[in-house]
Amino acid sequence: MLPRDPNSEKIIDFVVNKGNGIKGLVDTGIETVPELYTLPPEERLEANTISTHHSIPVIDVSNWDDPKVTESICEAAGKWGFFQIINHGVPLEVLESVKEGAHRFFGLPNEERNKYWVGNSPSGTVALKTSFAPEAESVLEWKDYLSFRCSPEDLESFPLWPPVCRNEVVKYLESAKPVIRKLLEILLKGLKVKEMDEARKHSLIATPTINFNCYPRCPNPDLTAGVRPHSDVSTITILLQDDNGGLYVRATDGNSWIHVQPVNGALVINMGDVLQIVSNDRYKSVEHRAVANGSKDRVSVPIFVTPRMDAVFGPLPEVLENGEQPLYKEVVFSDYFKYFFSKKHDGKQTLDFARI
Ligand SMILES: O=C(O)CCC(=O)C(=O)O
Ligand SMILES: [Fe+2]
Repeated sequence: MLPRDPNSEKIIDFVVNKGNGIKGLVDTGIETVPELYTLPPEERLEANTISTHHSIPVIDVSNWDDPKVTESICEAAGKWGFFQIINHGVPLEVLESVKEGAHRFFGLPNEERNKYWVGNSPSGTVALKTSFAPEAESVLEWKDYLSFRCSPEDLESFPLWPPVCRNEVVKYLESAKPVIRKLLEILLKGLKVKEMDEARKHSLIATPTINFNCYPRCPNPDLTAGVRPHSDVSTITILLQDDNGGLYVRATDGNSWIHVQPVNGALVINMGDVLQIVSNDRYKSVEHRAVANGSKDRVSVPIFVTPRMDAVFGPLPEVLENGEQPLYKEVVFSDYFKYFFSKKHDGKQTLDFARI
């Protein structure tokens, strides 16, 4: 643990060690941002770095197989690393219910939420945590999250998941699965990967994890990080955000940030590090960050689609067929994942773990 002043130590004890989370701290009625959550000025999101003339594409996928649709998806994946999809087939009521489920969970009394705190939780497949890597961060992120591991064998522990939201999670997972498969299929086709057997394809998306992110109302969001700039370690991430906004994506100029405007019924899709690696940089896993809201709790529900922990991945042989040099070595996903969580969010630096 990093050395901290006595007040920060007290907050760490309440928020992290006692498992009340930042939500528990906000519910005590704090009216200023504690030092433990105050970013140094150079890490804050400055208004003059927010791009006003770019937005990430919104793609209507009502006809997935239309070549214009598949082209737009692959182009956005290579240029922005992010896009939104509408008319994707996940019913609006499923999206609304899962967000309501997240609000219901975080609206529970502290002692009820605490039953799922990492270490207390009745199952290893569900865990409530705070910030990102509190032991490695001198300033914490203004966020708690409840994480559900959702591979088929994990669903056996469904009876141990929080009753206020477990049905909603499973329903959302089931409705999102065809979207995940379709996206991967299109993205692999865009790499001109022929003849990839189902088992290899499936291995890239074998383990979905659904998170309920909660960014409680913050007295001064400009001083804090909801989530610091980072890229995801997933193959792809499917993110449902609410209508508060607050998600920013690094623009292609590398300096400014693009706000991802909430679109009713849309899902935000982003490429993760695994896809950047297997595509040998054709697709970009782009940095993004999130900011809390000054008046309301913000929730978002990402599905991180990842390989299995024991899977080995590297640039696909099909991508290197024409003599292209691999930019990354092969790594075991569990090693990559452990490295990601061993440090604070630090932009795209996790990729260096695999870079040649
Ligand atoms: O809450 C958001 O909009 C983004 C969250 C995110 O980037 C993450 O959980 O990895
Ligand atoms: Fe992320």
